[in-house]
Amino acid sequence: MSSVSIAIIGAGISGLSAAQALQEAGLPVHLFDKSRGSGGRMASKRTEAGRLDLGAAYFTARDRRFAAAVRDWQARGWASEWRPSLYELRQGQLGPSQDEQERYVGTPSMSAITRGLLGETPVTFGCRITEIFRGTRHWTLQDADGQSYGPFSQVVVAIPATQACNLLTAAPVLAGKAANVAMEPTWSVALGFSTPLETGMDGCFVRNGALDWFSRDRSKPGRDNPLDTWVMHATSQWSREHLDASKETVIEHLHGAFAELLDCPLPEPAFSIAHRWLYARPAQPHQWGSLADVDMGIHACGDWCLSGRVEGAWLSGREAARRIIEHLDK
Ligand SMILES: Cc1cc2nc3c(=O)[nH]c(=O)nc-3n(C[C@H](O)[C@H](O)[C@H](O)COP(=O)(O)OP(=O)(O)OC[C@H]3O[C@@H](n4cnc5c(N)ncnc54)[C@H](O)[C@@H]3O)c2cc1C
Ligand SMILES: NC(=O)C1=CC=CN([C@@H]2O[C@H](COP(=O)(O)OP(=O)(O)OC[C@H]3O[C@@H](n4cnc5c(N)ncnc54)[C@H](OP(=O)(O)O)[C@@H]3O)[C@@H](O)[C@H]2O)C1
Repeated sequence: MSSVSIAIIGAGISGLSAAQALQEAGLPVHLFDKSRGSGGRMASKRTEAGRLDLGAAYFTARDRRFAAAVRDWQARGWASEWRPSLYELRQGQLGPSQDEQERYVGTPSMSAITRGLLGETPVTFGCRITEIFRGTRHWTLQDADGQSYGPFSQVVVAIPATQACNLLTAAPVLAGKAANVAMEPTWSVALGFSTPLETGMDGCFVRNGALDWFSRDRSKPGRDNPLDTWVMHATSQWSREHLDASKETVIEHLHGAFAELLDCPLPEPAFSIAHRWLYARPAQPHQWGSLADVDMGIHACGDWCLSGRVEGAWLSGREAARRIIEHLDK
């Protein structure tokens, strides 16, 4: 087996899942991420109101391989089951909507899972990769500051489709597939209240107008934020229509929509924050697993290759790793 590392661009759950599987097979990897830390859309933001899950709110595990990984994360203290009191807006009325679905969250915040998976894996943060070149045998990466990294035996592009297509030019078939995947935006807002809201709701599927979903942070295990913080996600349509709105406007609008829905008085929030996810979710899910030109040694993975959720992203990273290992074993 080669001692030259495999480059993985993106330290979200798909890139880290690929990294873990490759390292378990004895293959050296090096991760690159444009952010200051791991997690991507599964990261939590450090704020004056504590760490807040402004991206993925929770995840489910329907695939047995992913369910086994989640059990391992639970045993390591990185994740716990979340049993929210769920509500739903139906025909204009809010009502309880409990179900038997098991849901999980990172503990004490969503970031714990990717921090745990990252462990001691070599990584370069704050590094936006802008180009990938193939020489006669190996790959070289270049970042936005013009710095080069390499050589690498293989490259795994584990970033949202819209961004991935720019890095996949060496493999036009892969670039073409990524270019055809539209990614929808999501505005996310958190509000923090000094006095806990007097409601029995922990999470609510709204899917109406501006609001898609909201949930109460302190109902998740391991949270000890000083304020009663609530995170709300706008619908894709509303987010698209308000893509360039100011954060203040978005907070005001989602705050208003939340206040209208609630079954209790809403005091003025002591804290508020908005985050715009430009590439939040694929418009249509695909069932590709991962994309690859195995002979060239270039792979793409992420939620857009499989289901548009945390589980799909993890499985997609695993699939990219499996195809690399299978090819090297030949
Ligand atoms: C608001 C919101 C709510 C969600 N809710 C849920 C939910 O409740 N349940 C669920 O299962 N899923 C949910 N999701 C989806 C889930 O978060 C994603 O499916 C999953 O986290 C995607 O992981 P990924 O590794 O494919 O991509 P990402 O998490 O996007 O990781 C990609 C990484 O690549 C980095 N990157 C990008 N471009 C470059 C570059 N050029 N160079 C270097 N680094 C780069 C980014 O910084 C990022 O860290 C939600 C997403 C959002 C935005
Ligand atoms: N906002 C974003 O950008 C998002 C990107 C990607 C995913 N997002 C949301 O993640 C949730 C995760 O989906 P999944 O893992 O399949 O979880 P489920 O809880 O099973 O929800 C799926 C889907 O089913 C409906 N639903 C589930 N349980 C209930 C319930 N008790 N009452 C009412 N409705 C329920 C609900 O929507 P439908 O339109 O399918 O009815 C859920 O969305 C998921 O919430 C994504 O939206 C956000």
